[in-house]
Amino acid sequence: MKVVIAELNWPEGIRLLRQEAKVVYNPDLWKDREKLFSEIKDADALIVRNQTQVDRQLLAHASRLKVVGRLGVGLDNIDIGAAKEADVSVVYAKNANAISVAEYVIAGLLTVCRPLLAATEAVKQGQWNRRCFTGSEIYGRTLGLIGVGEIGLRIAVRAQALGLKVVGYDPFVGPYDYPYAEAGIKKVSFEDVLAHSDFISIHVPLTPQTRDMISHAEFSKMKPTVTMINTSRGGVVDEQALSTFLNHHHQAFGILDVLEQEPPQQDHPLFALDNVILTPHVAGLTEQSQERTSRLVAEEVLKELRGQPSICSIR
Ligand SMILES: NC(=O)c1ccc[n+]([C@@H]2O[C@H](COP(=O)([O-])OP(=O)(O)OC[C@H]3O[C@@H](n4cnc5c(N)ncnc54)[C@H](O)[C@@H]3O)[C@@H](O)[C@H]2O)c1
Ligand SMILES: O=C(O)[C@H](O)CS(=O)(=O)O
Repeated sequence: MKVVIAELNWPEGIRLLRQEAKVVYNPDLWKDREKLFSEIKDADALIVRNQTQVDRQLLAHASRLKVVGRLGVGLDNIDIGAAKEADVSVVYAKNANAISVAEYVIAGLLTVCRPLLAATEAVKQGQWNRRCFTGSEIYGRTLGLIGVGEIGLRIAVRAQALGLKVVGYDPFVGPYDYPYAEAGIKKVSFEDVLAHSDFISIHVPLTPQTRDMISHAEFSKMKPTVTMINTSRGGVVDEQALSTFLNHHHQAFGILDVLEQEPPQQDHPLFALDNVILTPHVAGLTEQSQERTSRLVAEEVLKELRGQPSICSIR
């Protein structure tokens, strides 16, 4: 059996795969489509992260392929319909990085309310300005979740421990499903999340329905002091509309882990703003989540290759 890994992976999964298959691991392979096509022509499995476009063209070059392993959760780089037609199953790392994203979101909220690093810089520069660094509590304020799946649920549990009220909008989760009934998230409308939240955190997949879900009209309904966190996908938030909103509302804040174009151009309008935090798509990236992801995807890909049922397979 041959397994091709075309993007960054952690050692544990590679070790497991090597026990049963010939493994080609090249974390930069996704950058060279022709080389990738040549490598997968006799592959039984292909393992990718979020850069490799698994589309009809790619699948046409992989006649032996049985399974695509996705080292993460978002499936927007994989044409699931084309994979089904080609009889290729897709396994992904369901829930493997949800805790890491949840911790990132909590860290983001606390960073905006208590800017410790900026205060440290000021102290090192000889300032001792206690008034300038008077923070605000997150206790008692409202966190609105858009998308209440694996990540949203884990954020809610942590946020409530810190005294936040949590409201959520997700039309695909019923009012008696776990997130609302037992995790204490109040189910509200999309409009209510926008209008009443002090913090808004977005956790939907990128689909034709969620593209530009947050644009000028949605920003106009938010509080002028809102902090909006996007760790989902760049295309879900209209970045031009966000830049305009942040430019006009200096007490609002944007925390963005994902952008439409990654990496962005240096002249991106968000770069000129002070009320923004930008990170390079690392919300889900911790040593723990990646070891978990690497192991889970390797185990599930091997199950698919052996003809055993996988716990996180789409076919
Ligand atoms: N930045 C990162 O490192 C990172 C890490 C993990 C996941 N992600 C992104 O976050 C997304 C969510 O991850 P997850 O593990 O919570 O996935 P999930 O599938 O468990 O949850 C997604 C939720 O979004 C809901 N949803 C779908 N369409 C919606 C819509 N139009 N309106 C409201 N809700 C909608 C679904 O019902 C589901 O409950 C992923 O698809 C991925 O793109 C990013
Ligand atoms: O979708 C995810 O799981 C994340 O965005 C992280 S990664 O897998 O795309 O790197």
